[in-house]
Amino acid sequence: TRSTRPQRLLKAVRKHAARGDPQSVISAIDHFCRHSEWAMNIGDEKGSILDSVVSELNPEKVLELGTYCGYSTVRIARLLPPGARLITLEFNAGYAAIARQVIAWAGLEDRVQLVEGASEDWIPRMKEHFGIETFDFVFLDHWKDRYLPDTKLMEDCGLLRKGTVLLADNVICPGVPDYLQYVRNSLSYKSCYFKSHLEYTKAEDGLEKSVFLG
Ligand SMILES: O=C(NC/C=C/[C@H]1O[C@@H](n2ccc(=O)cc2)[C@H](O)[C@@H]1O)c1cc([N+](=O)[O-])cc(O)c1O
Ligand SMILES: [Mg+2]
Repeated sequence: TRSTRPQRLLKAVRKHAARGDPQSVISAIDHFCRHSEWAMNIGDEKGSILDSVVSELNPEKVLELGTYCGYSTVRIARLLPPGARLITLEFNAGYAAIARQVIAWAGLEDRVQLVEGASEDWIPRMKEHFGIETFDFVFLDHWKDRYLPDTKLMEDCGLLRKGTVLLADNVICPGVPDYLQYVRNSLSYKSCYFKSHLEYTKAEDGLEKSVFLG
């Protein structure tokens, strides 16, 4: 049977990227998505904004919602100090299997914990299962109708602290209107928009950075 797009993406990583070299993994995926097959990775343009937010914050505890093939997982983990930890939640077993191999090819498996399952099931278990008190940084890039409920769930579970940064992908395309309205109007967040483009296209998209005020 025909391979899947994530399987073909992994094949391109193995062919063109050097083991243990995260930047070459990132470049190989971007090249594959520009010249072979579009895929819903954050991409190089929005990825540079993600890099700058992570570098400025220097987070110890990171949560990523939506691993997909592990592109943004690699982008974030490559910038973390060795003691830091990134937990990434992936619902689709096929995607998770590919992502594990992409993360391993980049040599970042020591800083990354990929957990298979639904965010709504795992967010309430972060404290007792992973010994996490609060997260310093959360990257939202999963199902767009889950951004808002999962943000409220993280608040309710006490996983956000004064200064925790949420960064949300796709706030224009495909769009997350309910989430945007919430973080931009809630007195518990200071929010700002980073205008960019939908990965590998000329369409507008952007990232919303929201700091939890406690
Ligand atoms: O739809 C988009 N993303 C949905 C991503 C969903 C990912 O999150 C996982 N998940 C993990 C945990 C869960 O609880 C639920 C899902 C899913 O298994 C999938 O791997 C999207 C679409 C476009 N687009 O141009 O159409 C562009 C983008 O950048 C996008 O991110
Ligand atoms: Mg996205």
